[in-house]
Amino acid sequence: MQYDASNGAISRARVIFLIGPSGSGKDSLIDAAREALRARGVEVARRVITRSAEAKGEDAHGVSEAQFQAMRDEGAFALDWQANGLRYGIPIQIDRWLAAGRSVLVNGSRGHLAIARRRYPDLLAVGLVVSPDALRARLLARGRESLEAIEQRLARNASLQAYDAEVQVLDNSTSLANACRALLRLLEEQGVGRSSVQKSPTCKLPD
Ligand SMILES: Nc1ncnc2c1ncn2[C@@H]1O[C@H](COP(=O)(O)OP(=O)(O)OP(=O)(O)O)[C@@H](O)[C@H]1O
Ligand SMILES: O=P(O)(O)OC[C@H]1O[C@H](OP(=O)(O)O)[C@H](O)[C@@H]1O
Repeated sequence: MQYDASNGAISRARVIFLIGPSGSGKDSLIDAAREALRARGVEVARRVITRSAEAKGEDAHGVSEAQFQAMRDEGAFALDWQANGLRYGIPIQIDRWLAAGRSVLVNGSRGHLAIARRRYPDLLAVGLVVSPDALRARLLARGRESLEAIEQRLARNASLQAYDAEVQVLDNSTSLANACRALLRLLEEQGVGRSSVQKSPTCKLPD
C-alpha cells in the first residue's frame, strides 16, 4: 500500500480489464465514469484501432493497418489483439502508469483475457452483461456498423464462452447510471485507486 499525502491511501496499481459483448456499453460506461476515475487516480487507456478516427462511439486513435503494424513492431503496445476484422492496441504507456503506482482501466477483449492475465497477473477483469435482445437493439441504434457487421458481432458474442469465476460481473441491462455506480462501488470494494476521496465526482451521464 502506498500513501499519497494529499489524497490518502492508494492501493497497489492494477489493470482493470473491462470486457463484454460489442454493444454492451463499455465505452459508454467509461465515459460516464471518467471524471470519477480521474478523481480516484485511475487512468483510462486510449486504444489504437484500425478504424477511422471519425467512427462513432469512442475516444480512440484511428490508424491504418500499416501504421498499426509499424507501431506494434516498434513496441508501442502493451497488449494488442484482433477482433471483428479490426486490430486493437493498448499503448505501452500503461506500463509506465503502473510502475508509477497508478491503476489503469482498459477497454478490453474477452478473447484476449487469458493473455492479458498472463502479462498482468493482478489484473481485475470486469465483465458487462446485457440480454441478447438489448444488445441487438443497442447495436442497431448506435448505427456504427453495417447490418452484416452487426450480425457478425452478435455471432461472435454467442460463440465466446461465459465469464469464469474470477470475472467480476456487472449488469448493464438497466440504466447506465446503475452500471456506473456499480463499477465505482466495485473499485472501492477492491481498493482500486485512491480511497478516502473527498467530495468525489460521481457518474456523468449523457443528456
Ligand atoms: N445502460 C444503457 N441503456 C441504454 N443504452 C445503452 C446503455 N449503455 C450503453 N447504451 C448504448 O448502447 C450502445 C452501445 O454502447 P457502447 O458503444 O458503449 O458499447 P461497447 O461495449 O463499447 O461496444 P463496442 O465494444 O462495440 O465498442 C450505444 O449506443 C450506447 O449509447
Ligand atoms: O469480442 P471481444 O473479444 O470481447 O472484443 C473484441 C473487441 O471488439 C470490441 O470493440 P469495438 O466494438 O470494435 O469497439 C471490444 O471493445 C473489443 O476490443
